[in-house]
Amino acid sequence: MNMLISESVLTNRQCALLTVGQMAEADRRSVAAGVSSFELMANAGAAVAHEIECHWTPRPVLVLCGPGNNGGDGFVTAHVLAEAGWPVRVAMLGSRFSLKDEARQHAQRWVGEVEALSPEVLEGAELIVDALFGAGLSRPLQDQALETLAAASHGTVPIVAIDTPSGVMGDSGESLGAVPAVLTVTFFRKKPGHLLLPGRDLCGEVIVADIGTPKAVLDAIAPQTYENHPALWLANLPRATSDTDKHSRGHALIFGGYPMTGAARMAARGAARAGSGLTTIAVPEIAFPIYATVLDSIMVRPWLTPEDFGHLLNGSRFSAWLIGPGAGVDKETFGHALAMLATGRPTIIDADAITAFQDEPGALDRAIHGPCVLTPHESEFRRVFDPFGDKLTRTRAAARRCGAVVVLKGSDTVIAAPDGRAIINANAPPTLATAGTGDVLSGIILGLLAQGMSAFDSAAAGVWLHGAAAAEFGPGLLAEDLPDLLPAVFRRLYS
Ligand SMILES: NC(=O)C1=CN([C@@H]2O[C@H](COP(=O)(O)OP(=O)(O)OC[C@H]3O[C@@H](n4cnc5c(N)ncnc54)[C@H](O)[C@@H]3O)[C@@H](O)[C@H]2O)[C@@H](O)CC1
Ligand SMILES: Nc1ncnc2c1ncn2[C@@H]1O[C@H](COP(=O)(O)OP(=O)(O)O)[C@@H](O)[C@H]1O
Ligand SMILES: [K+]
Repeated sequence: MNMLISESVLTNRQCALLTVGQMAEADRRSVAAGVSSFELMANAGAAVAHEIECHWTPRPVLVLCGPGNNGGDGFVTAHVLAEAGWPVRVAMLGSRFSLKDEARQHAQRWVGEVEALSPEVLEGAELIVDALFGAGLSRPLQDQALETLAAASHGTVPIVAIDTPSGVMGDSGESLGAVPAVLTVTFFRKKPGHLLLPGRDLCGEVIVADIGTPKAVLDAIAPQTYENHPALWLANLPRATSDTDKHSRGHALIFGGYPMTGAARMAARGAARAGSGLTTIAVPEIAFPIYATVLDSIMVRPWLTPEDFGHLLNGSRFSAWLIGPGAGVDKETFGHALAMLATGRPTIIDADAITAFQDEPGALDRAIHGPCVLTPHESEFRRVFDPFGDKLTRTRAAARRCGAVVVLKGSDTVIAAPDGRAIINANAPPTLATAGTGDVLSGIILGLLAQGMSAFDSAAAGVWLHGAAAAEFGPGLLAEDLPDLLPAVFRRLYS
């Protein structure tokens, strides 16, 4: 199956992620719109049972129910599977008589025994349903819940989680004692914790089930967080048309360092493959022969003194610039980055150019006044931004503070805009953990920025294209392979 094509039929509304608070609001608004809590829970449990029936043949199932509504969903699942003829047992943390409202009503429909939760109940189960706690867990798992899940994870019996694996925090993906599920069924929309690590790895396959929540609820909630997907930016992706010439596709300029010359070259190839009409690397004169002998369509422009480089920036030829890959952490890099930012033209500050601000992070904030993207990995981020809080919160706070789009890289890259919007990326394979892939990423984003795409869209599209290119290649990936994989990714996106 062609994943890119089938994925792109999603709409951006379907990519929205809801916080735990927003999901509770969605439930309240659904009830106000006439869909009862009882019905929502019935639909939730039935959706879990349906997914189980799609994934497995009938076998002894053990449903572990908790004291809240997640447990209520578990009782519905148990009931539906039993009605379908599956052998089902239920074990519960606490008493079913302490359940409230719709959870209590649904539990009352379970006529079978309810065993007390303990590791012993796992005996004989060939499928385990984790309905202990949902995305809004308030404290770490302990006692019977912790011990029973831990014992379950030591065996080979598959675990299906309702909403989230119990112990995964829906807003942050942090784990307070969760164990890995093979399948997680959540409702209406994913939560950030389904995509942020370690949550994403603990969830296994994630299915989002419709439980009857009216679509209008999403407009009222106005989510600010999304899962990265072409539906968010494909319409704004620059495309050449019959009246396009190379100049109208933008001119990207990259600061080329010395002696680390490979990084800027890879970034340049990323920018050119992303569609930049012209791509130039500006290099200190001593490095000119090295760059010039290995580049063809990418131009190399030598400069003699830092002042010469400054003059280059004052011309109107360039539509976006990048500094950082192989630039060196020194006063010159600091100065060149400030000079780029002073123009107000689209600028990417990456790698060494981020670290160059470590003694004076405030200078970065003061200098940013045009479209700007910062692309730190975790260590670079910590050198200039506040390290506290989960990845989504930290990235948002950094973007708000400095006024740039911040791309905090990793397996769960977060892209945040100063206005509070944020996107979490989940398509990047671990083969990207190899030297130089970050340089290609900043180059791809540069190529899009140079063509006039907005900073936020360029960053989101760049991160996704980078992940898709790596996935296209598979094992054995080198950073320099990435630019040449982009044409195949574009072809599929546009087909
Ligand atoms: N109408 C709704 O609100 C719907 C809710 N749904 C389900 O409801 C779930 C959310 O329900 P709740 O808000 O009741 O949350 P939970 O089912 O996660 O239960 C929270 C309860 O557990 C207690 N608790 C939290 N951490 C604990 C710990 N470590 N040890 C022991 N007790 C702990 C809390 O004090 C609270 O009483 C969702 O995950 C989803 O499965 C679905 O039924 C769809 C509709
Ligand atoms: N385990 C991983 N899974 C997915 N993507 C990863 C993983 N590790 C790194 N990446 C991605 O690879 C790139 C590495 O960039 P960076 O750390 O700047 O490396 P370099 O400086 O060598 O270019 C980033 O885009 C990052 O998100
Ligand atoms: K759960």
